[in-house]
Amino acid sequence: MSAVLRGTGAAPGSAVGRLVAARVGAPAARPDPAPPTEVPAALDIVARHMDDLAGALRTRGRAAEADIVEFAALIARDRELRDGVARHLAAGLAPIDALAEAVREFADVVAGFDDELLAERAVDVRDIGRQAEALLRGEDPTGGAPPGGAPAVLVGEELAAMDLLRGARPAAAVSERGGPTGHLAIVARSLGIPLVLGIPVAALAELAEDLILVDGEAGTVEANAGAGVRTIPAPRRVPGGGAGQAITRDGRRIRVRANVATVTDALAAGEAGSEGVGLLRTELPFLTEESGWPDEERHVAMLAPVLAAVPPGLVVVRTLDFTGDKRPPFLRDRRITLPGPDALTAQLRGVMRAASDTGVEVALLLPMVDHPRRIKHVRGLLADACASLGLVPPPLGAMVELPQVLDQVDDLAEHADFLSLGTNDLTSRLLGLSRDDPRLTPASAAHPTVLEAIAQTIRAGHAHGRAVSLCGDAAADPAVLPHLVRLGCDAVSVAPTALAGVRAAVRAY
Ligand SMILES: C=C(OP(=O)(O)O)C(=O)O
Repeated sequence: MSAVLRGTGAAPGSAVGRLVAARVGAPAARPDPAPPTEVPAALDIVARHMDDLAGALRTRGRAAEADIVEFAALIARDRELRDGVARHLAAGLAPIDALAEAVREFADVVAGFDDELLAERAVDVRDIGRQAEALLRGEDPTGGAPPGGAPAVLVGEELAAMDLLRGARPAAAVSERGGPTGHLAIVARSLGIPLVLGIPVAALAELAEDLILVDGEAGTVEANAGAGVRTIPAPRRVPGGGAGQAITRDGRRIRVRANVATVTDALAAGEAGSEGVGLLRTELPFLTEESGWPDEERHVAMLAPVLAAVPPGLVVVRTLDFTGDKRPPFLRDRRITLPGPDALTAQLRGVMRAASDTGVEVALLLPMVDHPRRIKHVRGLLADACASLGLVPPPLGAMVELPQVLDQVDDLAEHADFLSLGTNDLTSRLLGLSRDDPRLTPASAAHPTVLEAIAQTIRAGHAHGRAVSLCGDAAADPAVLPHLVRLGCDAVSVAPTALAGVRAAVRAY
């Protein structure tokens, strides 16, 4: 008999495999001849594993994932965490207990950051703690392999993005905790690993012997999948989702573009038939930056390979957005995380040079715009940067993702060349839910408060003849997309894996 458990689908696709618990302290396959007995030594080993993993990911062209792992290595080396361990050891706790206490305290500090997205990194702190603890116990920190050589369905109470990156790639993943807009889900979608959230580990434990079918779209986990006729489904072809323009039945063209950050994403966007790029996130290569704002040469070096790989069409390049959990070490204790005029000019010049070198038509997009005067100010910087390079300034757009800008959205539309709704942040802020909160899903953007903000932005944009796009994950959600089309959204951008589905839905509207 087959049992079906229902959770929340957070990364599409489906796969069959056997359950493998992440980080439960499986006995080490080859016991280390000298397992660490001291906490700092265990943390050092974890940090070195992370360094190796990040290096391997970078060699495979997975820069965004490498950045996440490098950030985790920084957590393992963090002074505050280690000082906490020393304090608890000095107070007489045993090493494993001192580690657990220090991790709990450090994770609480991180979880309490005002910035809700940065608070998400508490997951990574706890993950580092679990790995170090496994090492201290002489266990394998990555968990074991599935029995019988079957593909692995990785399960855990609180999986971290890194669980998908280290060791063999799992066929699917199931996490009791975590939200569809958190890092775990973003990495799962980027790697094409089906992910279901919100299923209690205790319920899964009873299915340990079974073959499990994970459906990341339906949000279900089905036991005894091997008993029936099920096989691992082939990659899904979306009927009606083929490349080409997406035009509704009543003749409206909605541009459907990809969100990209890396060369791999850019190539995937091309394969999936994207019309250019709707959002190019530039901050990911700099997430481990310790020394300060990147200079112009580094911007050119990081951006040019991505631009060389994008599909034909306009590419919307967003300037550095180090808010939330995307905060590099050099900004760690600062409240203001947007670049000042010099740092911004370095990026504007870098983007324009990379675009000119690769012959790509770009538009620039400013994140976290809190007032129309930000656009006026940056337009001046952009004009100067372009004049000094002998180039024509590109269009300059504003992200609408901060609720406070909604009061000024008419003025904003007057001064920006286009508007882009960042519903990941906008929905989180309007509904008062952290981006890591399981209750916050892409479908949350269908909440009346968010829909009204979207409608207001589209009205303001159109009143000034500006195109309004939407680049949050909500655009790929079947509960939200029809609203966007109905409200007159001109363009949407989504993960490359979601392009075909979105085109099909627009064509069916
Ligand atoms: C696209 C967005 O930005 P981020 O890179 O923070 O997900 C958003 O907030 O919707």
